[in-house]
Amino acid sequence: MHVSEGGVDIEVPDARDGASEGTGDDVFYNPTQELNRDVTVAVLRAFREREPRAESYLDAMAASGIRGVRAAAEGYDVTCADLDADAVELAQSNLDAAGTGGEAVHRNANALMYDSVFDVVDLDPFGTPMPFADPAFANTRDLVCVTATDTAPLCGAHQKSGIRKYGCVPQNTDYHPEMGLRVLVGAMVRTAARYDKAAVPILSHATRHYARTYLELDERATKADELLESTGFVYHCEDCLHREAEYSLIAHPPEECSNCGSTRILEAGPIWLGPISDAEFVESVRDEVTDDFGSAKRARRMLDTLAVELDTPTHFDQHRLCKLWGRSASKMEEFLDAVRDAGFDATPAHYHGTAFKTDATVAEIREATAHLDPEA
Ligand SMILES: C[S@@+](CC[C@H](N)C(=O)[O-])C[C@H]1O[C@@H](n2cnc3c(N)ncnc32)[C@H](O)[C@@H]1O
Ligand SMILES: [Zn+2]
Repeated sequence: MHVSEGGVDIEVPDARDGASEGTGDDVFYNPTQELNRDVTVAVLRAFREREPRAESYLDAMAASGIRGVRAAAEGYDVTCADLDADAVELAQSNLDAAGTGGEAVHRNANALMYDSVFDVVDLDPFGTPMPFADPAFANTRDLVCVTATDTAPLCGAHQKSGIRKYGCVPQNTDYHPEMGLRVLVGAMVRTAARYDKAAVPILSHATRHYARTYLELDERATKADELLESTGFVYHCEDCLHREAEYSLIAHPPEECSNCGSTRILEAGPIWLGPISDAEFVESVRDEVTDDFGSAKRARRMLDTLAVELDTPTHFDQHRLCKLWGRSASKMEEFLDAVRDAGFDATPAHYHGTAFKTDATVAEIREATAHLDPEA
């Protein structure tokens, strides 16, 4: 089947839904990941302005090579790798047909990453990227891009698997996409720290079935130490949804909720508690989204939200709060204005339509918005 994405034409096997990911014998292609790939291209454009020496790009799990071909069309010196010989053949013929240069190699991504140094490495595996994180951080020079599609382990729905994979305790809360993203970024930051490197998340998003983060590398061990200070724990009250973050490598969980006195407190961590994105970089990425992207509208909307999103843990869900308080929900802008009128910061959050961030506590949000449903 012929596919055109972001001005690039490639051949892929017949499209199938993301739900069948990892099954079947065909080389993998998932049309629902177009937003992910479009944002990647915008990041690659913006990143070159930030780090002009970045030239080589490894599409470490290439499948059809769609990422690699798109990166090559941007002028990157591309290597596509895959374990599957059919994928390598397809990726090479797609690179050749595009006339962009670039090579597809039949290699295990881990062996290749230990063998060779790339400026930018893109990890886009089935499920968790953890088996590929060590060589990526040991050897990449500038930027590691990571997709994780194992959202159930990441967000604590499959907690034991999350603990095994990510070396922390994820908890299933009403902010599960953010839990997943912060578990992922925390694990990446700790992995890079093992190589005395700081992996700074400069853009991260959680979108339906995956989490995606772009980590800029800094080879100063002191910077890696600094980043570890932005990891820690979230204590979440299951009864009133109050939550607190503790920036520490050692947990000191409260015995009871400081808002409602409940002892039903979930402890998550250590997870990433620092900024998930660099707002200035997000804006520069947003400016690189072009109309030939199939997801242009969605990508711009998401990046606009991300650029101004209060970047602190963790977001609230207006509908969940209103349900808990026996109130009817309001329009998001009206709700956020009420929180702001009470003197707090409040912004939408990119996770979903009723997600928001604020520096108000759950009790302060409740009081600030009580007048919106006087019947309740
Ligand atoms: C999710 S698909 C990649 C999708 C592709 N990047 C895209 O954007 O359409 C994962 C690919 O990783 C390949 N793979 C799995 N283990 C690998 C390994 N150790 N080294 C290289 N490729 C691997 C699989 O054969 C599969 O083609
Ligand atoms: Zn409580």
